This record gives sequence, structure tokens and C-alpha cells, in this order.
Amino acid sequence: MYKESTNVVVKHLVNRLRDVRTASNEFRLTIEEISRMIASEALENFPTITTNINTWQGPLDVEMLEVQKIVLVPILRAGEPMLTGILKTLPYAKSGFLAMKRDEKTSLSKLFYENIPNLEDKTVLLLDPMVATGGSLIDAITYLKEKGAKKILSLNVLGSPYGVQKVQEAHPDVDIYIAQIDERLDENNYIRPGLGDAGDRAFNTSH
Ligand SMILES: O=P(O)(O)OC[C@H]1O[C@H](OP(=O)(O)OP(=O)(O)O)[C@H](O)[C@@H]1O
Ligand SMILES: O=c1cc[nH]c(=O)[nH]1
Ligand SMILES: [Mg+2]
Repeated sequence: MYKESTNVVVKHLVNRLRDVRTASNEFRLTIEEISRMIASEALENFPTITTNINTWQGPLDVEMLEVQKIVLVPILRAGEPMLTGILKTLPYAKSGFLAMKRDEKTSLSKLFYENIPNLEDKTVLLLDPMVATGGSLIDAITYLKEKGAKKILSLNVLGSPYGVQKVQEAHPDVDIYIAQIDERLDENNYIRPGLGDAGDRAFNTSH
């Protein structure tokens, strides 16, 4: 299944990303903010554990998210601000890394580096702002499954209808939480209206 956010603040922030005046620093901070809100939506039904803590009035049993069961995996580069944002909310989550690049001629993704912790009993939050053809996300999920992932939630900012459908067809067990699904994929496999190249926008390499 996929869930597109209906939150008006999320939509507002996505539109800040589209504006060409939004320079790299603000662009990354906005991705951080959107990611924290999408993570809240994705974790709404995540298991909690009763924990005894000391409060100002003494011991108290409270329900806490089972953060030790979460592994955050950004797809670099563009996924990096998503990791930074969510780690501010969940500083004790573990992180793994996939560095992938889409060949802009063939649109096929290539994996350059990986560092994935043990995924036994874990839920992976896979982080990539953009789902264009869906190829990078499909390959990343396939790789994580080979590494033992049983449960993967995909957190994304912008998708094309085509890409989101392709990911669902390839991996129907993966739930997608996305801020906005745009109109279409263009002839160069870019999302329209979209925001351009998220990695270039985030790291100031557009020109
Ligand atoms: O759905 P797809 O057609 O595979 O395209 C989406 C991919 O393209 C972008 O990364 P890119 O390859 O540009 O790498 P970057 O993060 O280094 O810019 C984006 O972050 C996705 O990973
Ligand atoms: O629109 C797109 C497509 C792929 N990658 C991006 O960053 N943006
Ligand atoms: Mg890029």
C-alpha cells in the first residue's frame, strides 16, 4: 500500500522545495522537517514497549516506541537530509547506508557502497526523497531483502504515479509513505512538476 500525506504543512513544505529560490541549506532543512513528519505518519502503529522511567514525581511506567527495532537506511546522496532529520527525533535508532546513482542516460541505478547493520527482527525505514522511475528504490529494497530485511517501510518526499506503481508491483509487501505524488514522469525520467535533481539541490551542484 502507499499513503500520500494529506497534511497541509507537509504540502506547504514540499512547495518550498519546488521554489528555485530555496537554496541548498534551506532545501536540506526542509527535507529534514518533511521527513520527520512523514516518519510520524509511518510509525503511527509501530509497536511500543512499557518502560519504567524516573520522573520528577518518582517512577512511572510509560509507552515508548521500540526504537531499538528501527534501522534507518538513507539512499545517498539525496537521502542524507532525511536521515539527519529523523535522527533528531529518534537519536537512538541505528543507521545503515546505501550509496546509489542513477545513470542519467539509461535511468538504471548502480550501487557504489553499502554498510548495513544486522537486520534480524528489525524494521527498516528506507529513505529517499525521490521516486521517479522507481528503479533505485526497487533495487535498494531487493538488496535489503538479500541482507535479511523482513519489514521495510519506504519514506519518500516526491513520486511519480508510474514509479510508485512500479515499486508496489515489484515489492507489494513494502508500505510507501510519501509526501506528494506529482502529475507525471517526463521524457527524461524526471518528476513533473517535481523539484529538479534532489541531490544537486541539496548539495549545491546544480550549476
Ligand atoms: O526512481 P529513479 O528513476 O531511480 O530516480 C530516483 C533516484 O534519483 C535520485 O538520486 P540520484 O541517482 O540522482 O543520486 P544523487 O542522490 O546522488 O543525486 C533520487 O534520490 C533517487 O535515488
Ligand atoms: O525528478 C527527479 C528524478 C530523479 N531524481 C531526482 O532527484 N529528481
Ligand atoms: Mg541526483
